[in-house]
Amino acid sequence: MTTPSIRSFPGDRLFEAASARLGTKVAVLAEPPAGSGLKPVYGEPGLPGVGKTVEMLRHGFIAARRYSDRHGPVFWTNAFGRKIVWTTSPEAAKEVLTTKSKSISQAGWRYFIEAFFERGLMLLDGQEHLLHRRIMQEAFTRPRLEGYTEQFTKVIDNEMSTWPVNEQMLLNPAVKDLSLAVATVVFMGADPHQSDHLTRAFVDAVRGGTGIVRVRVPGASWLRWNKGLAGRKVLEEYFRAEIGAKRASGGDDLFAALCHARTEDGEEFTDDDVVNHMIFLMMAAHDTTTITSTTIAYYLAKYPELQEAARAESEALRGEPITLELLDKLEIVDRVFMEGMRLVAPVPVLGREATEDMDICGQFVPKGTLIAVVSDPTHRNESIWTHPDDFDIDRFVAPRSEQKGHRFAHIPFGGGAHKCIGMVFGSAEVKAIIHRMLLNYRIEIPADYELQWDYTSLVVPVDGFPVTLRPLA
Ligand code: HEM
Repeated sequence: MTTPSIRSFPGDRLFEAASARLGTKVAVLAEPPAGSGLKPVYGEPGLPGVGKTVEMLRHGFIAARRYSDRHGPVFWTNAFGRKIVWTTSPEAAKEVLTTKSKSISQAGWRYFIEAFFERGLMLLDGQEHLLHRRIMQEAFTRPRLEGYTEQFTKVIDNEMSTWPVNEQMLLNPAVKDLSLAVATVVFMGADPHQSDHLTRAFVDAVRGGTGIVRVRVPGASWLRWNKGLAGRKVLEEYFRAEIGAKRASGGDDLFAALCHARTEDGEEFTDDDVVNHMIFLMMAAHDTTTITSTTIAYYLAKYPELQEAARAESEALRGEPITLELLDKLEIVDRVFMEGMRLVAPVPVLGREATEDMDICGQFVPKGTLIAVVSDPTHRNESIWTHPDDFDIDRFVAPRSEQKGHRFAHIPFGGGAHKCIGMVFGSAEVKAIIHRMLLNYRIEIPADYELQWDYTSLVVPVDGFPVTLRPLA
């Protein structure tokens, strides 16, 4: 018997039928101020109490597309205990992500994950965010990135050598473990064989944010929320205990880089900043790279000819050390990477909050509304992408270059002031994993296999993505 979850619980069909009928009367989020010339945002409140939470969790961007078809690319529903405005077009994404006014803040993210990732870079606003980002940039310079690449290549080789061959294995959990090992070595500068407690603490902290009970319940140590808080505490204690030594000795891991990051004007992080940023960075890097690697491996397995073509590119570079320059030469892998993230955005929703009355594309959004920029409908916008639901890596090649149809047409790494600071790092890690897989194995799946994604907390394959790896001579 499967454990009940939001994806599958007793009576779920009945619940969905009720939710499709109740709370669907079209309503205005708020009347625009008289004389403003703004239009209202239309939407549906959903069921009393829960709003559209269950539907959004169960059907993710497909539900967002459905509402978008009914109410336009800026619509609203109740969900997660708040009124939420959802945006589904590149134009709306651009307005929300690049607004320079003080009317939008990261409180949309803080609402969901602050308890475990307080004062992480993505949760900061305005001038403070700019300052912290400027300092953190010092940990992502080209020489630093080359150093990280050298380190994670070793971790990838070690981890991959333990993967079973010629039998079915679950690729997603294997890549997740690999990415945890990368976090331990390259981020924390710790020994992966003596860090089980840190890995567990980190996993608990990440899972904490997806708990349904969202407060600490005394005595309930098994509760996701409580475990998450306990995990955060373990990580804080670890980083605090190590920080003095890191500041004194340096090193080429990310922890050392943050300890020594200093702008030209002499700005640097306090100990508290380093602890908070490290915990957030590990979270930001971990599931995103896991999901993206799984997605690419899936499409390469699904299209064996494409896999062979990608392998030929990797073979031409066999024996050469993995560097950023080498990874840039993997042109087919790069296009599969772009197309994979278009179809399966690892961060499907970007959270914001209106901190004062504002508008999105001329529609009135009152202060206090949560804003969710949903990437997938933008990535499948028919005015930009031809046959948007098809997997087609040639769409990125001139003269088609469909990604250039709008600056915010392809936003797997976000855009504007909070655009992913780890984009080069994450892309390099994923491509290094795929390069090594292509050189070591033929990735096989049954011809009729279709990967199903679960969007209820983070994006994960429902079945862990079973594959068979055939070793290459
Ligand atoms: C394929 C891998 C990755 C994807 C798809 C991804 C995606 C994203 C997205 C969409 C955002 C913007 C969120 C928003 O605007 O609300 C973001 C921000 C961020 N990412 Fe990534 N990320 C990836 C890998 C990484 C890695 C490897 C790191 C660290 C080494 C990282 C660190 C961050 C940080 C610190 C932010 C916040 C930036 C800021 O607020 O200024 N990410 N990421």
